[in-house]
Amino acid sequence: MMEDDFYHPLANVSTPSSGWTSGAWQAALSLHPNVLLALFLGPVLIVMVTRYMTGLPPKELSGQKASTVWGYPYWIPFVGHAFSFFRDPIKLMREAESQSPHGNIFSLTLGGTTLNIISDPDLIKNVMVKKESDVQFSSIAWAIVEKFFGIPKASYQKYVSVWDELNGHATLLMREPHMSNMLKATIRNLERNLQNMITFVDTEIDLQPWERWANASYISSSETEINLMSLLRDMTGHASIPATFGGAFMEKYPDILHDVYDMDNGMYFFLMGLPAWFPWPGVMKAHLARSRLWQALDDQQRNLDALADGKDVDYSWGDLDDISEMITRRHSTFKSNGFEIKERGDLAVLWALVVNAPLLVYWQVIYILSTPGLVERIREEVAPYVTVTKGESIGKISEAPKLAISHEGLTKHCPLLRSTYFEALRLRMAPWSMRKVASDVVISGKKTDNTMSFALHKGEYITMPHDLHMSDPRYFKDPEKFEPERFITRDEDGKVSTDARTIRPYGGGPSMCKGRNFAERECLSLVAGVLAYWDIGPADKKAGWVVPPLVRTSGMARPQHETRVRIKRRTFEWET
Ligand code: HEM
Repeated sequence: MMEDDFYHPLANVSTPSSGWTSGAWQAALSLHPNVLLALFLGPVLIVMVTRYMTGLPPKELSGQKASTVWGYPYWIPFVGHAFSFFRDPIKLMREAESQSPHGNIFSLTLGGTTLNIISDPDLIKNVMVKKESDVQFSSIAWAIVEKFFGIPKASYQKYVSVWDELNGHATLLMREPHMSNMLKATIRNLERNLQNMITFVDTEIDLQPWERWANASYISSSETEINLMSLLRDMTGHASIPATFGGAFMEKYPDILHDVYDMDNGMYFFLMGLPAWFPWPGVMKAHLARSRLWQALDDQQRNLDALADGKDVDYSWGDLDDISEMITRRHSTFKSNGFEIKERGDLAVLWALVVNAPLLVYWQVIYILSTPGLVERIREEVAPYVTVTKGESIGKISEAPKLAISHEGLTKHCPLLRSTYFEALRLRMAPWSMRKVASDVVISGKKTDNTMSFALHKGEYITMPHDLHMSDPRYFKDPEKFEPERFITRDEDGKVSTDARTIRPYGGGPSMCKGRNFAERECLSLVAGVLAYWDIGPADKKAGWVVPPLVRTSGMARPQHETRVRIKRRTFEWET
């Protein structure tokens, strides 16, 4: 009988021969044809059944008045969409979205985990206001803190006990007078550094550190050729790091910025848990950079401890009295709650400060410069808030012209500049917000004319790739195009202002970027200051301006290549 054949013991069919492989082949060949068919067809059937089952239309759950999220069909059980997701997540999501009966909500399966992908602004809003007990962020945040920043696993309980207190310190970035104090120090550094951005010297030793990193080449005493991305990225960090961590920090550790970049380049290696010795390019470099960052921050924490205990502080740290309120308060929390030096997590603040804003400045500047006529319009708009005045002269020696920036004026009265900031964020920022579904929950949002609700289940994840929405042609016409006035609005009286519409470059909910107001003012000041003070042209005049394609990251995209430029100081009215 057929059923008996299925249970035919192999030992009775053949005797073992010389090698195990030939034995296996003999055993296989001597099987009943139906068994063979089942063995070969089994995987095919599983794949077909998986595709069929996962392609069934979503259920409308009558009791809950909520639909099941439509799952994008897949072929291989458990593995699901893992391969295509890791190859090109946005391509996969676009495909799924185009087939989803509910548009911008659908689910993917990755290694047995369900990922509900949501890019509908209304549904996202609803997820963001859910309680932590329904949709959880803390477990994801801790995984990042531990894996990426390298906080010891054993410190988890200590962090749980001060999580809210530390978050409270981060909100100082949004509160007065703290935000203004930090901005004041940042803008002061910017004004000073921007005046001295280019030294026009041909001796490498006399170059500013940012010029050296940006590969400056001397052309003449009034012109320099240099890498624009590298230059602007460092200019931002040289203003904000001393304003946050105190002036001595960067003097003692001048390469700190580049250590943050190198560590950030290895983000996925850290999240995958690859050790430093793992034989893959960039892994060791990222680990070394992170350990240098820890050394620098540990050194500062040790000296802050000494200061608090009335002990001697290493003289090279100075008085440590220019450190921002946020870092001082974080230090007090760490110290008073018994955190050892190796457990303190200021690396997260340093990283957040450096990783997005400086690259955004580059993107905004390159978009402005490469759009005909735009730089002139922006210079005119910012002129009342970025002033350049003649420097002091003694005999034949003159100081550089003095730059003064009002971040208040730029934010409130320069809609074109601000609109280009939002547009650069829309095009180049790719933040994903993640949540874990902690208990069965229903999310709702307005879809066309009616409200739709979806049931999400405990143990699933919610991923909100905000770049998917920010590049959706249904919301943003010609989404690939840089449109300087996209975010400008005019009211009935003709008053012009800006509206960020539905973009979410800063994430959302309780974990939304706490540095967003600070970042906007810092970036607008830098962009306006650079454009008001310097003339920048492409080094290759024939090729003209080229906006580089992007390298996708977890946040702000990096350019695929540098932008080589020629820079001169602008000629001011008293010089003509
Ligand atoms: C253009 C510049 C910036 C962008 C686009 C940006 C974007 C983001 C994003 C997407 C998040 C994660 C939000 C989420 O999980 O939903 C975040 C978190 C954060 N950012 Fe920013 N950021 C910028 C600049 C800054 C700056 C200059 C600081 C200053 C230190 C800062 C401080 C923070 C902090 C403290 C958090 C963690 C918030 C929390 O988990 O409570 N950011 N940022």
